[in-house]
Amino acid sequence: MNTLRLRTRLLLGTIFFGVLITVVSMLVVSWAVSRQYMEQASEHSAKDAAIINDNLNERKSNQLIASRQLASQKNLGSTLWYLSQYAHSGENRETLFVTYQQLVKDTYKMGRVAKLSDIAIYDFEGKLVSFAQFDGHRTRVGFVERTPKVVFSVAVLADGEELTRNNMRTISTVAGLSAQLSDPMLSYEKIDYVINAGGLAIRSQMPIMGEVFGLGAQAKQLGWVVMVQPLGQAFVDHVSHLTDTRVNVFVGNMLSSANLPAYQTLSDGGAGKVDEGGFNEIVIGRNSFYQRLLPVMGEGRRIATIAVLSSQEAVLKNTRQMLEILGLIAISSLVVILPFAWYLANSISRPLTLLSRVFRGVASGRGMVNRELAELAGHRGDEMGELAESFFAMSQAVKQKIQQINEINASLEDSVAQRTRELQIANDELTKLATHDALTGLPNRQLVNDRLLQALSAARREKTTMALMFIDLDEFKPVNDKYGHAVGDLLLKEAARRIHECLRKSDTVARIGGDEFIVLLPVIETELDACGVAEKIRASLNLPFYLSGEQLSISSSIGIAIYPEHGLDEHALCQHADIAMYQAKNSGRNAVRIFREAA
Ligand SMILES: Nc1nc2c(ncn2[C@@H]2O[C@H](COP(=O)(O)OP(=O)(O)OP(=O)(O)O)[C@@H](O)[C@H]2O)c(=O)[nH]1
Repeated sequence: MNTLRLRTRLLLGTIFFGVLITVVSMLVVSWAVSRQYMEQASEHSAKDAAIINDNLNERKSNQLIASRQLASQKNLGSTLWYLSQYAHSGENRETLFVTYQQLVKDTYKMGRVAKLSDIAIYDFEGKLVSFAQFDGHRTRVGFVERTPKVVFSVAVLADGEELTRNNMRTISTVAGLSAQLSDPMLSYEKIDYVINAGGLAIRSQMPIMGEVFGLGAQAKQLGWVVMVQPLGQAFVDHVSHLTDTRVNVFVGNMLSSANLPAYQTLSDGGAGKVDEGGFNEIVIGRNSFYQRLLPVMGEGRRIATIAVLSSQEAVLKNTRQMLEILGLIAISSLVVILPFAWYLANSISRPLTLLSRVFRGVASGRGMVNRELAELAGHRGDEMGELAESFFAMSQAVKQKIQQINEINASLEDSVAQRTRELQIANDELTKLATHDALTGLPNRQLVNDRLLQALSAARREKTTMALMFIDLDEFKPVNDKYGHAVGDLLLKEAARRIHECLRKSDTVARIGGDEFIVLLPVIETELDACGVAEKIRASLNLPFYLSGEQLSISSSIGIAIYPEHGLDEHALCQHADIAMYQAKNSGRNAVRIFREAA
């Protein structure tokens, strides 16, 4: 069973839908905003990629220019020719050293200008002649001493330090440099991305052409200039600054230089992400980024990847702000909507509660019409008002009907009571008629029989003695004949009264027909008591009657039967009392006889 009140449900429903709409709109807005920002970020990162590509192309182009400048430098070809001719002879050591010194100076100067890591000069056979390696503020420079066993003369120079015999020493190998070019027969310039010392770099190889003294004016390839420009941390910092992003360079799947080393701490070390390519979102640590990957091709294959990361912080901040604004709008809306919802819920539930109270009142019979209900019906013009009005009208009609029914009920009850009373009287009369004699008003035979039975059962139970008398008036017929039937009636009535007066209240006298009476004495001590009563009756009836101006005299014959002596049941008692009465008649009338068994 739903136990929530209608008002609570309306309020909860409003709050639920308010919150639902807010949450859905926040989700939709944040999705739309992040999508829009992602598109913008994709466009930005495409531009960033273009800036990085431009920077790389510019670096390549500058390196080529620098290579050409060095390769075409005056005397470089002659120097190389000279060195090739005399280096092995061991002659003119001092002149050779000065020549090398000059070559190294030129190389050193160019290398510093072009921000290279390595510059090497090779002769026309592809053999290393001199080199410069730049590492921060220190520079390692040197040349090959062409003794039968190849050794290098090397100096490590601080900024601005001159190359002299004193600061040089000889070593057998130089790290990061190959003493022999792999393809010395090529005669054209070449520039490409390479992996150098574990990092990405641009490597250029430029032929050195020159006219050699004594060989005529024909130009000849005399050697090579090989330059290596590292695309390391300096490059990463530079393009990061240019694009205002975090640029990271992967060689294969390993981070070689980065503006966000945390990149490498991804579970796949960034490798999986690097392989995906294109543009996507990535989470590093607790920060989210947009990522664009640029493949770097070298010698026809992908040798490195440049990853450009732009932070989503601004996007997230803007989205958060947007959501905060939306949240504020939602809360304000709820603040406005809630009182309205409260009002709406009340305007629906209050009349319903009122109606329900009135209905309950009607059902329990406490009252019919409520003052508030009448007010509601009068003041509200909406459906609730109509409902209240209809109920008001209905309750009025019901009230009238109930009044009518109550009145009808009351009158019905009156008539029923009246009829019941009349019926009772009629019943009483009927009963009396059925059990009494119409002329004298004495009990009739039927009633005296009943009393006889009751008296017998009481006598049996109590073991007492009772008497039954049969009384017959003597010579009554002549009275009728002489004075008329009406006088006879009067005499019968007077005789009945006199017999009745001779008895106690507990005794019964009944007229059983004509001039015959029965007297029942339910409790006597001895038969003498009965004889006494009989004598009293006989004497009373002997007294003269004054009827209709006439004086009449009459007598009676009385027979007595005693229980239990003369009979144990009503039949025996009646029969024996009758016999005794006839004995009295037969003895000459006006006598009392108690039943005696015939001898
Ligand atoms: N007036 C009047 N007479 C009645 C009534 N009922 C019976 N009688 C008469 O009462 C008389 C009874 O007569 P009986 O008892 O036979 O004779 P009796 O004259 O009394 O003679 P014994 O009884 O032998 O002394 C009859 O004449 C009946 O007609 C009655 O209600 N009113």
